[in-house]
Amino acid sequence: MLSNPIKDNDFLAYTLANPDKIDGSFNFILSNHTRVDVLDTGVIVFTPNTPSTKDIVLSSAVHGNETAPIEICNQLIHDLLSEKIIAKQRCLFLIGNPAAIINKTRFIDENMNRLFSGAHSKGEGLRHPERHRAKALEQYVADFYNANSDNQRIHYDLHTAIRASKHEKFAIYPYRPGRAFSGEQIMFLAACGVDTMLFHHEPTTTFSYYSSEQFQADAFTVELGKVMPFGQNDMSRFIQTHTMLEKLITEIVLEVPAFDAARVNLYKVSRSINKHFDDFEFSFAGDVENFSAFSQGEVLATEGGNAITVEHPQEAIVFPNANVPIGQRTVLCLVPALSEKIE
Ligand SMILES: O=C(O)CCC(=O)N[C@@H](CCC(=O)O)C(=O)O
Ligand SMILES: [Zn+2]
Repeated sequence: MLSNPIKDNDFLAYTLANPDKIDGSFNFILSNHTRVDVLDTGVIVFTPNTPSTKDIVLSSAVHGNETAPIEICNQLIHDLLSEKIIAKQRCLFLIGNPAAIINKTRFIDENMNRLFSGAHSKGEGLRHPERHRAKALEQYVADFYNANSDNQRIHYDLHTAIRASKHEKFAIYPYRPGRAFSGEQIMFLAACGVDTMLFHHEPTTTFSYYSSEQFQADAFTVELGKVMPFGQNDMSRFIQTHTMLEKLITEIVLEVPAFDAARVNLYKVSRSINKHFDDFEFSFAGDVENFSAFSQGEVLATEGGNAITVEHPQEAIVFPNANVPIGQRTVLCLVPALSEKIE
């Protein structure tokens, strides 16, 4: 058993110094209370030596340029390694795409958040590092959850959005047919400052859908604000999120208020508009904020000589991005969620 070799307890620096792989996995013990396993570059597990009730996955940098979640997770890891805080719950931190962090880009070859649930091996297969990494991340999550079947499984895949949003912090609740949405989770996220929820309407190849569907985890893609380079995040905007994640990790019983629909904004995805032609173009200005609403009949986009119009009395848009490969999502359209089953 090694002593802790992570200099200054800075796991991000350690990861970025070894972006492709580390020289073998290793583990060490923190003062007889926590076992630490470093399994791969950007992959670290904290296991308390007392019984836990939750298995928590916190992933960041599935998109390499989304830096605020990386800073939040690295601070939590630092505080755990330096024993400023002590984990009471099992937790797995994943820094998704170290090479893209170094490159300061969303991805190198392919958007990793379209490669989960086996998509990494479809089509041309495992043809570049992001596909291998998505497959490996799936396995780390599977091993982590399968090691302990009784605990509540939680996965927050932390992101920031490309553009500004009318609701600064929001989460995507993956499609989960036959399973009620969790009011407790919605209120926990609200306590994190994530006061807006989007209920997805179909299976996807995102990381959060993978954990939700394969392991029945309470899994979410969580958008914490607008993307900024390292050094330009106003960390005061993440205090609530950081505080609640720390409580989640360090407390055995975490009280959250009872579900109250009046305290959150609830939307459901009415449709995902995918790209079919190279000339796909939005009709609204490039700086339109997420959650901007359009009225029935208004033209949202054109492609291949066709206009794509608003189908409901109003639809709000989120994540508009025409610069995606054919077949991928260009935008999600949203309507108010009025009748979702929340328990
Ligand atoms: O701001 C944008 O256009 C994209 C932000 C982002 O990375 N969002 C995730 C959402 C994943 C989901 O739908 O659960 C993504 O596009 O991968
Ligand atoms: Zn992202």
